[in-house]
Formats: sequence, structure tokens, C-alpha cells
Amino acid sequence: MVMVRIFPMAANSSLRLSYVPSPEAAPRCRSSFTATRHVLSIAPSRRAILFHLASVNLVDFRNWCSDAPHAQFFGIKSLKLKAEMNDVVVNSAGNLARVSTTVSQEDSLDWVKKDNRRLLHVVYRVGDLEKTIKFYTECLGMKLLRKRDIPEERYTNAFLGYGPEDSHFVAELTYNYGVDKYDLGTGFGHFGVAVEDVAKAVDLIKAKGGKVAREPGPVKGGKTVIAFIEDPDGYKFELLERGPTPEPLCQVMLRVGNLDRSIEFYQKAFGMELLRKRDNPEYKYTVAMLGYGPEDKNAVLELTYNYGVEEYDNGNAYAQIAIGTDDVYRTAEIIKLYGGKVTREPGPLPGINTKITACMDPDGWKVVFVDNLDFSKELE
Ligand SMILES: C[C@@H](O)C(=O)SC[C@H](NC(=O)CC[C@H](N)C(=O)O)C(=O)NCC(=O)O
Repeated sequence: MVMVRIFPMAANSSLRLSYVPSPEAAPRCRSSFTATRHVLSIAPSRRAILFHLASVNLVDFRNWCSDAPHAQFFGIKSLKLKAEMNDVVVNSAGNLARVSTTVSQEDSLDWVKKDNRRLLHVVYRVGDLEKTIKFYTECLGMKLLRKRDIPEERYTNAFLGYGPEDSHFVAELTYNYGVDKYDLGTGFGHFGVAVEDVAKAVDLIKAKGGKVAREPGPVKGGKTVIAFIEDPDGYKFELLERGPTPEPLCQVMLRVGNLDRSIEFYQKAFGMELLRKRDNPEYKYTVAMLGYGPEDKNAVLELTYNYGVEEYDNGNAYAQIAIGTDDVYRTAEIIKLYGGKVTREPGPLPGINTKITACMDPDGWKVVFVDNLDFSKELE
């Protein structure tokens, strides 16, 4: 049996809820912690089902908590956890509608590593959607995956890439009605596209009338053959010569003012792995590759530090990277724990219902975390 305390909340009709296991339930849980704490010690996928897939009926939640097979989760692991769920809101229909958590740094590092994270898409603004779609499909060999028009918000999105969105990193172009020009700023670097033959790719792009900003040849200070081209809005694409890869759209390069600060933030707050760091003193810059898996199979973030440059203008053209997570609520708490600025509190997007949370990295680059299950529903 589980005792439930319900506290009316002053500001709205929601109720604040606190679960306290009864004396009989406590031994089964092997600790005297409250059931609210225990909930945080269960596998993220189960929590996701509980709190984030949909609103959960209060009776089902109570039954779930007192159900013997789940009680195994309430054991030793929960003793180690300092995490505490501090606010469960029950809406007027009796459904659990929102959960906010407080987590320790120690636990958060473990959790983010286990979360199912992947770079989903990079979002940026373009002045002429059809022109860009033509350029990406004809010059870069991308496919137009989907398009959505949101007339009430006066914008259209087009998703382009080298494979389906459920398994590939893709470009999400945004066209805002009537806006044909954006400021790229100085902080945005480029997108990376892996090709097997850079010279051949450049020839094709030239034949199609595309702009080549840097002819094919080994990168300065290295061996990889690269070239730079520009799309119709001036976004740079670095073509990188590599063998066949499942993820040709492979990099987003952003400039940062303090590389070690960024690496720490991306590792701790976003759970990314530092895949490699390379200093190029001859050309006075250092790059760090960060992501959720090896570079040959996954898209990565390339953060570049130019010696002595601590600030950039981020412009208004590049928007953000979206990352999948099993739990936007916990993600937001962890970002805050490491000093990240959450610019959109976790919760469902009006109209779409996909749960997201947004934040800024230390240089003001926006990152959005998207609920994995909601995202797959969006793609259905
Ligand atoms: C292989 C991989 O490491 C690269 O391609 S790095 C590309 C290189 N990057 C930079 O120079 C970054 C610093 C630069 N000042 C900036 O802020 O963009 C690059 O662009 N090389 C140019 C070249 O012609 O080789």
C-alpha cells in the first residue's frame, strides 16, 4: 500500500503530490526513502514510460509503485542516489502532468552516459527554400526528406539529408515568410560533408554553378583532402575526403572562446564524449570533436578555438542543433546543474506535443533536446 499526500497548489488547479511508502511497503523497498526518490533509481526507459510518454493515471502510478517486481529497483542503487524528485503535478483529470527533479552531479554523469542520445538535426535559416533544396539535392546529393508549412507561424521547414531522419543526422532548413537574408555572423564555421572524391565532387558543384570557396587539396597542417563550397545563403560546407560512411553529413563546426570550458560543458551537461582534440599551432587554432559515438559512424560537433579570440558574433542565420533524449526533464536539470542557461523549460510544444527543452552553451550556441519517443511519433 502507498500513502499519497496531495497538497493543493495556490497558483492553479493542479495539485502537488508526495508519495510516502507505508510501513509495510518500506521493507520491500529495502530503504526508508520515499517512493519519489525510488522512482529516480529505475531505468530511464521505465521513467520515460511513467512520466513522459503520456500523462499517467494516478491509480496506475500507485499500483506500479507498489508492484513487487519493480520494488527491486528501490534497493541499494537508491541509497547511492542523492537525486530527489521534488515536484509532481497532478492535473485536474488526475493525471501526472509534470515532474521536476533535483539531481546530484555524481548521478547526472552516470545518467547522461546511459541516456539514448544522438544528434538529430541542425537547424538554420535560409532566404529561398526552393533554391537551397535544388542546391543540396543537385550539388550535394542530399534527398528532400520532408517539408512542413506552418502558415499560422509564417514559416516552412524542409528536411534534407543522406538517409531517413530516424537514423541519420539531417539539415532542417527554416524559411520565414518574407525574410530573404540573414546575418551569418563570425562564430558559425561550416557543415562537414564526407565524400569519397573531393575533386570529383567539386567538379560537379562547379558544373552546376555552385560557388567553390577553397579548391581541393590537403588541409593546412594536415593530410586530409578538403575543399570548401558555399550554398546560396553563404553557409560553408567543408567537403572531407573519406571512405564510405553511413553518415555523410558528419560535422557542424562552431567557433568558441574557451575550448576547455566548452569541452567540460559538453561532456558534463550534454554527456558528449571528447572524441579527439587537435592543436594546430602553425595556424593558431585548436579543434575538439565531440559527440555520441565514433566520428566515422556519427555526426559530431567540431568546436574551434582560434588563439586569442574569446568572442564571436553568432549572427541570426544559424539556429541550433537538436539532440534526442529519453528524458527532457532530467536533461534540463542536469544542464542547470552545470551552469547551463535553460532558455525553454522542459515540456510539450503547443500543438505538436513533442516534449523539448532548450538551452545555451557557454558561447551562446543554442541546443535543443527532443524527447526520443515523441520525435519518432512525429516521423510516423
Ligand atoms: C580535417 C579537419 O581537422 C579540418 O578540416 S580543420 C579545417 C581547418 N580549420 C581551421 O582552420 C579552423 C580555424 C580557422 N581559423 C577558422 O576559424 O575557421 C580549415 O578550415 N583549414 C583551411 C584550409 O585551407 O586548410
